[in-house]
Amino acid sequence: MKRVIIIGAGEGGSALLEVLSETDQLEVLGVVDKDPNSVGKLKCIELNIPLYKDWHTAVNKLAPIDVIIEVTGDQQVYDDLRHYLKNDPITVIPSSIASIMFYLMEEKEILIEEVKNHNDKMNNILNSTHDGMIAIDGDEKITLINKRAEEMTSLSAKDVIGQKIRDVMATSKLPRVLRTKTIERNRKQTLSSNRAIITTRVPMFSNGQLIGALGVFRDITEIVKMAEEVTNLKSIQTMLEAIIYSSDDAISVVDEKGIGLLINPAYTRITGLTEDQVIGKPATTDISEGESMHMQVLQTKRAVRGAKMKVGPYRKDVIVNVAPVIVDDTLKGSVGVIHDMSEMEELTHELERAKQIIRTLEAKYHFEDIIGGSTELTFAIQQAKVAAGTPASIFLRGESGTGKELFAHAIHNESNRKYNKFIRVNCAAISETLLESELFGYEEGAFSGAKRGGKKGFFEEANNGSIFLDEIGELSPNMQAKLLRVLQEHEIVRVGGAKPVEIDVRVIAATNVDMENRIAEKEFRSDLYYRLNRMPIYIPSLRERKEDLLDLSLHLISKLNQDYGRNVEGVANDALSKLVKYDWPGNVRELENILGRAMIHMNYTDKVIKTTHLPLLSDKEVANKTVLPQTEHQLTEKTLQEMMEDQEKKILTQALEQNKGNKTKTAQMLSVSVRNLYYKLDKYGL
Ligand SMILES: Nc1ncnc2c1ncn2[C@@H]1O[C@H](COP(=O)(O)OP(=O)(O)OP(=O)(O)O)[C@@H](O)[C@H]1O
Repeated sequence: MKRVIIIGAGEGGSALLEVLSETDQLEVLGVVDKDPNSVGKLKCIELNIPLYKDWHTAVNKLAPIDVIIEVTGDQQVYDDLRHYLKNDPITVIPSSIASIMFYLMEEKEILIEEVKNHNDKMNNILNSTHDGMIAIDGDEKITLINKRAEEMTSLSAKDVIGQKIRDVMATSKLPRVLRTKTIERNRKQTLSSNRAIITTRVPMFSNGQLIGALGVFRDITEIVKMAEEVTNLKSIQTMLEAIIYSSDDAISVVDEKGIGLLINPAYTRITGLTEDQVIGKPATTDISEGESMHMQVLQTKRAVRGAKMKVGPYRKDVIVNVAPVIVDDTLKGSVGVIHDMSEMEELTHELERAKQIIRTLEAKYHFEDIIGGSTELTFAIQQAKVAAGTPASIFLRGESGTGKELFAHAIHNESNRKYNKFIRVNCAAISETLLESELFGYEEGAFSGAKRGGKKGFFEEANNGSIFLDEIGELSPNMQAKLLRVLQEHEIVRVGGAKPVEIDVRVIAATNVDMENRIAEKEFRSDLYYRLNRMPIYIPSLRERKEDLLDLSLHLISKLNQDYGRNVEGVANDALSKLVKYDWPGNVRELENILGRAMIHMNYTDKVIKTTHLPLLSDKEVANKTVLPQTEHQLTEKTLQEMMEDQEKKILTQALEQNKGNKTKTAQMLSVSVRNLYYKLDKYGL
């Protein structure tokens, strides 16, 4: 008698126990099931067979054992048994009922007898198995077809029992087994309904006589499909993992209880917390200030967006978006995406700076930004509007600070070149060599020594747009010749290059010096002057249009309010009279400086600029004489530095007047560089 253990005391195990307990070929020593209240428990009690919770105990207690029949249907249990018992002479039979039958048939040829004796019970087993079974007798007539086989072949037992198998299943290989009398194991086959099956066919003997053949087959269509799905799932999983791991946003996932499951490298970078510190730990672990959004989401099952908090040991400012993970209506956990705010703030800051740079590069003013209704200014604006509509070069003339650059912007923006570049070049502020390469660009290798790649100049950059050449009176003779060529030929030659490059750029030139005088002194080419002066526009000085002072002041105050974060509303009447009396050698720029200074001196409660806020402006003479403190209040307010600056401004004003506004000469006279002179003029609003 073979000593047997059955593992699994469910329906299958229980039925098997009943059948086997009645044979005298096998002795069932015990049954194993991790669930002590399984279905087979009563059968075990009835047959007085012990029920064990794990098979290790059963094997140890019941040794020696010949056969273990595993009917849990759990592949893992079968694999474990095979693994642990590989050195023992114990036969392990996997869950399939069919396998048990093979074993019994092959070993003992007892099946048929048993089937005869226990027809009903055996039928129950045969019909409850997942495997399809068809048996034929020695005449190839069907003797058995179980429920599963009926389903798979769409044949009905009552129609086919007693029929020749080839008549109902033309492709059946069972007749071949009758002939060869050999077992065919695990043959792949396709049924007519496109089902993929695996079949094992065995010849059946009784008392050594061939009495028929049995085919047992399993539908593997679903397994194949599942295998495909698993493969798909695997690639999706790999893809998701790649996405999560490469994301720059920190990601953390917790389970339904709020226990950490997964984080990505960005999470560690932002919070400073590693996997060891987070995985398996409560969701609150990473929070240094604020509430856990994971916990909130798990409680409410609703997503949270844009919650601010501080995380990790560095108390990083972050914004989090958290969403629940719900699978088939069951909450499985939540996923959080954390954005580093400090990075965002840095980027916003950089963006602001970039925008500011762009603003200074583009032409920002339009004609509406030119304030003043005086006849002189209105005339200049009309001229400029007309000029804007033509392709001609424009020559803006007027004292420093009158608004020439403002006009140049407005002209560009009014013209059909407005969507292209506007480039401003101060011809006096850069050295001649630099100016040349800045204006015309250079070819690779044009500069000996350091290796530099070729570069476009401003003329090429401004192609189809406008170039504003400020302080054109300061151009060197060499540069004057080159500019004349650009205006005549509409082409430039890069420094170090030979090939001319065609360009289409409108030139808007400007100067505050007496050009005619410079021509007379042979400092400026008359041919260039005539080319530029085809469309001259004279911008009036502020002293010629004092009626614009109030409007201009109000405009400049609102601009300064924005710069200084103030809320000044206007100018008191007496202060305005003071402004009107003044001569304004530095024009609108000087007005802007004086108002800006007044606003700095004002208390936060002051809403209008009063005379006391304009200490440097008593009357026209004040600008040209040494400024002396007028009151005790002013005496304590003025520092030595400020008094020295007043003196410097006075000297600069006088020197400029003496040189009729010619900055090169003024710089020479005062023994300072032209660049330094520009810096100082700008500082004092001259
Ligand atoms: N009519 C005006 N309306 C509003 N603002 C003005 C006006 N005229 C000049 N401004 C302002 O005065 C300042 C000086 O103007 P701008 O730089 O255009 O003068 P400019 O004649 O080009 O001076 P420079 O000859 O020294 O280069 C700028 O801030 C400008 O916005």
